[in-house]
Amino acid sequence: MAGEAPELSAQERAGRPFPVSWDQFHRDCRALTWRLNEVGPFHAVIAITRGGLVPAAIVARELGVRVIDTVCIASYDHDKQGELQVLKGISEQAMKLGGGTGKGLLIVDDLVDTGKTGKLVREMLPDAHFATVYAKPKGRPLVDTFITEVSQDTWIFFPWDTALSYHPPLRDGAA
Ligand SMILES: O=P(O)(O)OC[C@H]1O[C@H](OP(=O)(O)OP(=O)(O)O)[C@H](O)[C@@H]1O
Ligand code: HPA
Ligand SMILES: [Mg+2]
Repeated sequence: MAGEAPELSAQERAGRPFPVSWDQFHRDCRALTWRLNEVGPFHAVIAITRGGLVPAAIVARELGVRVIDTVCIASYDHDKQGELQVLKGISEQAMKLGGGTGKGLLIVDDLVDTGKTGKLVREMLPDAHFATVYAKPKGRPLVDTFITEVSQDTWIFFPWDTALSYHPPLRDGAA
């Protein structure tokens, strides 16, 4: 689109890897909950799947919220973003709890990157509170509460997408 910064290539994005362990992710979700505790109470948590499912479970447990709904959106094929597809919308029951506009609902996702996914969900629930664990600068204005900001050219590797593997010693040319 005219005037917009060009999309970063997969190579450029992978240039700054930010691996997150399960321990770190759990700690960051708990830190997020501390902040959200000041904002709530919330009637329900809306997880943006799939990445939002893990933080939503941890946050809902800490906040004592037992109603959890999903909005299922797909856009990335690994690190390339395509058209956003809404595979499942918000349930009628959750919509009712949020008075039709999302008031008192908490949307949770693992991160905002370009902000396209977050923008789409915000349009569905304009009065909901939107929380993510991580935020990149382009998506940050869309989020109400987050924990860690990383640069736009960082690629976050989540523990559910990665596995431990051998890393060669530095003297053998490892970065
Ligand atoms: O701010 P954006 O540029 O829109 O990107 C952020 C979204 O991308 C990832 O989801 P993805 O579409 O990869 O699906 P997944 O959660 O099933 O992995 C991530 O979990 C966010 O939902
Ligand atoms: O940095 C990222 N990591 C994992 N998934 C993502 N989806 C958009 N950006 C990212
Ligand atoms: Mg996602």
